[in-house]
Amino acid sequence: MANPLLGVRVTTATLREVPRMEAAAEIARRRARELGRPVLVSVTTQVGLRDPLALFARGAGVTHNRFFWSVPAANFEITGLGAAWSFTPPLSTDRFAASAEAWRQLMAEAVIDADRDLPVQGPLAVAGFRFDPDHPPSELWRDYPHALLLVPRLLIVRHGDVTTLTVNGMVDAQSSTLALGAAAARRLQALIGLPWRPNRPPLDVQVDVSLDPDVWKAIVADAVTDLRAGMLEKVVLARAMRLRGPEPFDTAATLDTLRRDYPHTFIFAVARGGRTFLGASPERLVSLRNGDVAASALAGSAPRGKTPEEDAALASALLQSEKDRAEHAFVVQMIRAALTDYCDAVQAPELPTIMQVRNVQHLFTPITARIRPGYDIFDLVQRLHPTPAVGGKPGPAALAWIRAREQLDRGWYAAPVGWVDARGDGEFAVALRSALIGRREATLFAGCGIVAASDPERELAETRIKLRAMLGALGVGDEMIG
Ligand SMILES: C=C(O[C@@H]1C=C(C(=O)O)C=C[C@H]1O)C(=O)O
Ligand SMILES: [Mg+2]
Repeated sequence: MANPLLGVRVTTATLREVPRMEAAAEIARRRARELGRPVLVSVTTQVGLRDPLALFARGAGVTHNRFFWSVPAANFEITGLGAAWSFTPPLSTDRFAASAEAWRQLMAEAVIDADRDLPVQGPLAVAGFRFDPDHPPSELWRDYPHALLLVPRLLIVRHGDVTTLTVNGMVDAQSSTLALGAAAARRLQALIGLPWRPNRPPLDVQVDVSLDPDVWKAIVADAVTDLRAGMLEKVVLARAMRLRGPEPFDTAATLDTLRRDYPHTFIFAVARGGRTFLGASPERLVSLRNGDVAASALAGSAPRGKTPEEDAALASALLQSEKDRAEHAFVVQMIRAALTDYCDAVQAPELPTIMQVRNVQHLFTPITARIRPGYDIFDLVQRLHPTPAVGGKPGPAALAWIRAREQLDRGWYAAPVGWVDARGDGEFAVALRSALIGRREATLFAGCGIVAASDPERELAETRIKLRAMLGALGVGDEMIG
């Protein structure tokens, strides 16, 4: 029965779990005393909550650290609020190996009280990375470090009809274990009480400053010259577009639109400081579940048709386009080779198929494998990032070209973003079709795979198509795209 004071089942359930939290925290306190360092305590309980996005929205006034993840096709959503623990390795280290090690140690010492059958195990960590740790960071991305692992204080995971709430906290030898459960219940009570109705996007958003499209085309033309000279085989070049709104952008409403209009993408949001990096990426970098690895090659693009006939004609032209098939093949080859280093049974179909989302269609090749013992998801991310879908070929030369010529701090754009759980299972998307949103301004990103056969004008048009997803969700019509 609903607690009349709190009026919401989730909070009643949480209150009932307070003794469980206190018991777990007491074990953690003893462990912390023995180890001489704080220990993570994490308690998961089922709750009757339907929409994790509502808690993401309501959390805005409560914490600067918020995370949202939605895979509509898998009926799977996560909201994370606050930060119980976070980790950024020193710049000089291998950021993926250091993250793996920090996560392994935190999990080895953690006190976890969760049902083993739940789809996601206990205290997952949100994970994000800069595209290029060697590119000097700009002010825009100041709150998005080269690597970040973060365990939210409150975690809401919905898989189908089952929703769980996980309360996480760091406990040291002096912690009052009584405080932990009660504080979590209080925090939730406050969140549940706040209303949320998505705002419609503002109508007169201004396209503010962005790199002059002619300058961008000139950079693409230079790349084509170098590609034709054989210095590179492929390089992915991106550009940014700045928007200014008459009133603050509503990031939760934007996510709500994206999950409705782009059900076959990975919808993500990482809010830090006063900004939110969010997007709807059609591209999975890698997922790991019970040893099963899934990756995807996505490269080669065409617009959607206005009629079913035009749509099918564009799809079949894309399947036959030598230029797009070349862009795509580099990605398949590289992912196959990367996975072969750490996996068995690497499998991919011979030929790409078409993946369609609302604004664009792509050549798509799914790749599966079995991870070998001794490797983890961070190994896979390190080996895969950046694929030639966002970097190029050869990888190091393409990265150097991008760093020297692109005139853009990509920040977390085109980089791995996702989560890892206590078992080491997890999922990473390539953070494409994305924007970094401040209060009244937003910076949108889109790029294209440039190959020897590329035409700068057509590549510019391709970035416009890719920008459309975020522009639409932010309330900007096609006619305003410069
Ligand atoms: C770089 C982006 O997308 C990548 C480039 C593609 C292409 O050039 O055809 C297609 C999908 C992605 O691999 C982006 O969306 O910003
Ligand atoms: Mg392309």
